[in-house]
Amino acid sequence: MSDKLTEIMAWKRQEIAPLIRAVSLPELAAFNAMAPKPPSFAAALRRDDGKLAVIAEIKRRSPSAGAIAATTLSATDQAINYRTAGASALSILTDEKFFGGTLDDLTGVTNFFRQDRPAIPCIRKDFMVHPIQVLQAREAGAGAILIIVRALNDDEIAALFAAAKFAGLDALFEIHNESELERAVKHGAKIIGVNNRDLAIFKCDLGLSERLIPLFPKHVIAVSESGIFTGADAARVHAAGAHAILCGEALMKAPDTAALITEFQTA
Ligand SMILES: O=P(O)(O)OC[C@@H](O)[C@@H](O)c1c[nH]c2ccccc12
Repeated sequence: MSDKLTEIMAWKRQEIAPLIRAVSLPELAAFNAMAPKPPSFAAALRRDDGKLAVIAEIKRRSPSAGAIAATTLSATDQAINYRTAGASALSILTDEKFFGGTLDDLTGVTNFFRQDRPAIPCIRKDFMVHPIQVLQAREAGAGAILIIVRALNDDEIAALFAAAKFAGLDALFEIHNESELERAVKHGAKIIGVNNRDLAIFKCDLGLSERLIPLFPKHVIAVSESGIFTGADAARVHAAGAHAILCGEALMKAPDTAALITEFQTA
């Protein structure tokens, strides 16, 4: 199949099929009321000092980059490294087949930081299709989920976003063109990320953030995702209006994580 996103989504629907059951909004609200409250993902992305917030991603491999880190890498060790280095939030890939992550990675990280104040918010990075995955994310201690607009129809988006709200989670709407931006805004998205990487063909272009972020409604938190490697890259998307960047590969491979995060924040 030539379109990688279509291939991944087909697999994801198959992977979660055995888990699917009706998940009602009251069930999610009840779980939210009794579970420990995750730190706010949205709040972490808007810095008072106007600097870029860095969402640091834990990603062992990807279809576009191949192997990025050892399969044995401890997600919790990497999360500690990111946090010490000044990351505002974490993105934890929980897709195993294509990205080498697990839900246990997320649970391990959030459990570790629960002992520690202030905690750092985590987004469950996966291909969400059904509210059961939202419940899993909340159980694993996430503060947010990802909604890839391109991969979902409007009913699926509405169901996922409602599930997230009732579960006490924020949602990052991922877009890569004007019509997806319009759809995200119609759904009432409060956090929108431009994926600079075209998930169908894996080409990266920071020009996409420069084109789309200036079109965001003013109240929306703007994130620029993927393909950010240097302070100069971060400066481009910051100038376009990004509040935050989502960075994986460069941070996973950085010999000095703190130096690179500082470079991003001061860009
Ligand atoms: O490693 P990069 O180029 O810094 O990219 C991070 C992140 O944006 C990317 O991993 C990503 C963006 N959207 C996704 C959706 C699913 C899986 C992964 C992603």
